[in-house]
Amino acid sequence: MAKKRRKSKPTTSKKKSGSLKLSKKDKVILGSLLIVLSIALFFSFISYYFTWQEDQSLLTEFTNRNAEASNLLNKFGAAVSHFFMYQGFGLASFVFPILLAITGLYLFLGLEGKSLWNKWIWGLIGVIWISIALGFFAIEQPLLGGLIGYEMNDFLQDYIGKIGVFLILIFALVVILVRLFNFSPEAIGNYFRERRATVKDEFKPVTVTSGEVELNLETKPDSEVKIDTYTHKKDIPPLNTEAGLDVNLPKEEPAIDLEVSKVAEEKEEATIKADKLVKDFGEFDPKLELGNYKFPTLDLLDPHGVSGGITINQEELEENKNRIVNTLKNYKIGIAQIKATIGPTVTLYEIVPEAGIRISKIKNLEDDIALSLAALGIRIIAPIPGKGTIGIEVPNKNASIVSMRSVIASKKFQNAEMQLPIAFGKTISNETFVVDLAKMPHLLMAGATGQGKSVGLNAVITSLLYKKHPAEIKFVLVDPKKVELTLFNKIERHYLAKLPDSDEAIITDNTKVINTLNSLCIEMDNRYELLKLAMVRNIKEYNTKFKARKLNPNDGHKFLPYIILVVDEFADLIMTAGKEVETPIARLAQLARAIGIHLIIATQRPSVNVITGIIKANFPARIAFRVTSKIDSRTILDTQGADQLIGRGDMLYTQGNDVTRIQCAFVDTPEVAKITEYIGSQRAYPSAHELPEYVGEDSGTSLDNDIADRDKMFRDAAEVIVIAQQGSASLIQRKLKLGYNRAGRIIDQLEAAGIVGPFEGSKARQVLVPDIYALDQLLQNETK
Ligand SMILES: Nc1ncnc2c1ncn2[C@@H]1O[C@H](COP(=O)(O)OP(=O)(O)OP(=O)(O)O)[C@@H](O)[C@H]1O
Repeated sequence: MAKKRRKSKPTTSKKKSGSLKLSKKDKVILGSLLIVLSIALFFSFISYYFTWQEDQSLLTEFTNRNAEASNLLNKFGAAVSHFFMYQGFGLASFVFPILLAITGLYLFLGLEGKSLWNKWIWGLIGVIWISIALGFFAIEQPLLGGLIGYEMNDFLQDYIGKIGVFLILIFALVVILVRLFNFSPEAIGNYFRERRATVKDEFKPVTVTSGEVELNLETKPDSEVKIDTYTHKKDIPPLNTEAGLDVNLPKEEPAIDLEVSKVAEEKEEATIKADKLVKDFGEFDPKLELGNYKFPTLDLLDPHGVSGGITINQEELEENKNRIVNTLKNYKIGIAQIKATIGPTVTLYEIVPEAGIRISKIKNLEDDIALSLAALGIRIIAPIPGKGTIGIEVPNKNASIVSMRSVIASKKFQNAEMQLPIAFGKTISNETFVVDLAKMPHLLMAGATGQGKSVGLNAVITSLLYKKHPAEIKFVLVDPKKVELTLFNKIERHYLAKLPDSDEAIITDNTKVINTLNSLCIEMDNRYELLKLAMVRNIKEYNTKFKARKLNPNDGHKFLPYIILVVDEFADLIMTAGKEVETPIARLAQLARAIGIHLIIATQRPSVNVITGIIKANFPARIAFRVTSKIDSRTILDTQGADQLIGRGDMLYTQGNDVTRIQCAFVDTPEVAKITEYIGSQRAYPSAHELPEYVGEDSGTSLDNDIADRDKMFRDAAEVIVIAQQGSASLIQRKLKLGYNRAGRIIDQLEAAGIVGPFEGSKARQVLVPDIYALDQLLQNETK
């Protein structure tokens, strides 16, 4: 602030000194006029000093052409000089031509007139001081102090006497010296000390003793050596010319040095420029365009009747404890200690078995124990990772809802220093579970229908909406079910990204998904290119550099928001589009983490042909809601357990090894509606964030019609399709007993051959060949 204020001063003085607003040409003309005038004044003043008495009588005859003055500038010189020197300030008047000359030079050379104003003020102060001082000392000489000097002295002396005037003059001189020349007692002291030192040095040789002479002698051979090497160098050229190869080497080195120093210089220049920009305009603020954007408030979320914490049912705890102890006793497993941790939906009983009991024994009895406890959703963790204990999770009779409001309001979420914080819910020990999506870096969510997947997705999106400004994050929403994510339509121009030609930001059509995924791949490649140019490794560093104005927008640099791709029903996609979807998804998943594209994929069909090996390998962070079989649980988590969950948002989260049981935060549709309404009613960007355009190969078909590459069953499949007049992959699968992927490939080949029409979403493809005869004809024609 202080800096700014100091800065603003010169601009105002600039305004004053340059308030004439002259063009460059005018300035040159006016500047020369002032210089000429100052020269004229100077000569007339000098001349006046010698001719003033002769010319005095002529002063009244200014208009008389015949009258001639002795002044070098004739009557003009005599009159002006009389005015300045005699009636004005005496010798001090010489300051005026000097000031005029300086002003003239400033204008002539087009210099910044910052200090000109100061010069005039100090010049005029000087004029008054000199004129009074000269008037004081040479009262008899009217030309020294001028009439003003004389009158001022007279006036002052009437009141304060001669000594008073003298003291005032001395004081004024001190003021002038201190203010104008920054005189200070220390400066004067230093000056004299330096002078004394130099004088001492100068006198040293005279007082030299024998020892000092020796020193002097020592320096002599040194200087001789220097001369020696120099003369030796002169001998080098003939040697170099003999060995021609040697000559090139030293020539190259300085060239490299130069380049390096050039690059370093350029870099330095760029940093200086960036620093200056930051100094002048501050750091780049991506949020500025929507500077007034207000984050959704907590009261938009429902507390869901939870007043705080979990109610402990002592009876239930005792009952469960006894059952566990008795059951284990039946299997001859003694317990040394038992501890309960009450979570929102389940209570964890942590057991320390008696010495000598093998954990594997308990593990083998897992199912029997669960059966004996006769409760749904019992999960046995033997042993609890990192502890030597065994955990038995038993569902609470009255599960309490974990409201989204409580997790958003939690300190852990509010203070989370993460790039993309997500508050999933609460762990079994009732702690809010917050993770960074940027670190995951992609998330797979699976679970049987109705177990809380959609609520989980909403919780993820809501978390991000509560933490991230529209400038920082963009969602690409894919919703083949067409109903789950529609609410987010309202925040299209704030938070959504879409393809340039699409009307709807939320993608419900599977063909468009392929284009969007490929467009995201292009965006990924573009971003990598930008990162390379900026010489940074990830989006965080890139954006930091961009904010510090070290990246020039003219070179294509821009602030990069995180892009989150959310696919609500992945199974639907992969079933219909197969490889076309799997390949870009896998590519994005493999490469997109560094450039800020993160994928969240949800599916209610956790089978191996949906969650394929490639997908699994690239989605280390996975969430399983309740599933119906152990196999499904393994497909999602690589371990069982999800089949023992109780549903309603009870979930298992893994990001590698450990599996954490979490009660997902509950956010209901009306709450999401309120949040989107709140955001949507605020000022937005003109349109949704635009993704790069993707033009499908050969206007959308990337199909290969190479006969040699066709599947062996191609002909059989074509017949099946034509006979049934139904272009569906599942029909081929069933009739020919083929796998899904192979059937999908055959359908693609049939399309390329013109036997079936293009993909039409959930409907079966149109069959373009009416009967077997026509099919024969078509295939024969192909081979010709
Ligand atoms: N975290 C939760 N806390 C409490 N209840 C929940 C939670 N999540 C889901 N539920 C309950 O389960 C119901 C079904 O949830 P949701 O719609 O998310 O299931 P889904 O898995 O998405 O189903 P589908 O796959 O059919 O869309 C919700 O209406 C709600 O009553």
